[in-house]
Amino acid sequence: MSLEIITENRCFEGRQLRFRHRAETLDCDMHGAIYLPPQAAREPVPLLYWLSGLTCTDENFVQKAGAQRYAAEHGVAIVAPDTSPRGDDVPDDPEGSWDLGLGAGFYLNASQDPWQRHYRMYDYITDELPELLPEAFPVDPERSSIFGHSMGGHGALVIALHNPARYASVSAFAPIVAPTRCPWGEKAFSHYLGPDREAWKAYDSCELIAAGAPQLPMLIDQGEADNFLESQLKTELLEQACQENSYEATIRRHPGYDHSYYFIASFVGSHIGFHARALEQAAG
Ligand SMILES: N[C@@H](CCC(=O)N[C@@H](CS)C(=O)NCC(=O)O)C(=O)O
Repeated sequence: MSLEIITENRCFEGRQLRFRHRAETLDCDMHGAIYLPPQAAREPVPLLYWLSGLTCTDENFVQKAGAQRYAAEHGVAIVAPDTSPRGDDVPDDPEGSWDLGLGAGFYLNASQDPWQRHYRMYDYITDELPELLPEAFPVDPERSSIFGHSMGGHGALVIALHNPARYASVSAFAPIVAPTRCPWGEKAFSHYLGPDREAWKAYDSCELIAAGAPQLPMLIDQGEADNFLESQLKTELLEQACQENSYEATIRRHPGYDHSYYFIASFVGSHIGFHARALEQAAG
């Protein structure tokens, strides 16, 4: 199955599209969403990847963040992939929890059974989509940036830190900054990557910064009324890693904001402006 557009809605003079395709890296059919700003009708535009959090599909961000207005203003496309492989033959957590399996791919390549056949979200985001999307849409793969929320914030940071030449900038809302040191990450990594904690470090932003990851423009927003801040997100560990390794990042804490899309909608314009400026400078 080649890429097929299944819905289209006009939005801020651009096009909000939902598509499906056969994902070779994940060995399953996948849905995704892409917003094309009005500028894309004339020429290829820069591409911003959005990675969503636990329990999300490609639809949460598109419907709740209000990002299209800012993408149209700055002339950037935004692609929102799903958060895990999908389908009847894709394994899920046998206990049915929402933080492992379907909707919880953690943007890594699993090395353990039964996960390793389908759970290859790292390759899907870094290899398959960058090849597929410019074939199907007027987007310029040479001008890309990446952002995300919670588990998707972790994914965006890890992917950008591993590939600093491929993304002009990275930003995150309430990211899981140290998955090797929080219950969500420890549970997922022990299933997907096995018991060897050394192997986990490749998917931990704080570890990558401590290991000397090259600098790229980085913006983090964190709500102080976020229920997950102390137990799972641990923003202070990223602040510490950046300080200890002289890594420049703008990390903003916002009193009163929680973990929800109300928080994301409040600052998404600022993130898209940040990426648009970095993409312009990188092109420039
Ligand atoms: N289902 C979880 C919450 C999971 C959650 O907050 N997911 C975030 C990402 S980590 C999200 O974006 N949820 C979807 C939404 O708000 O539309 C719970 O019951 O506490």
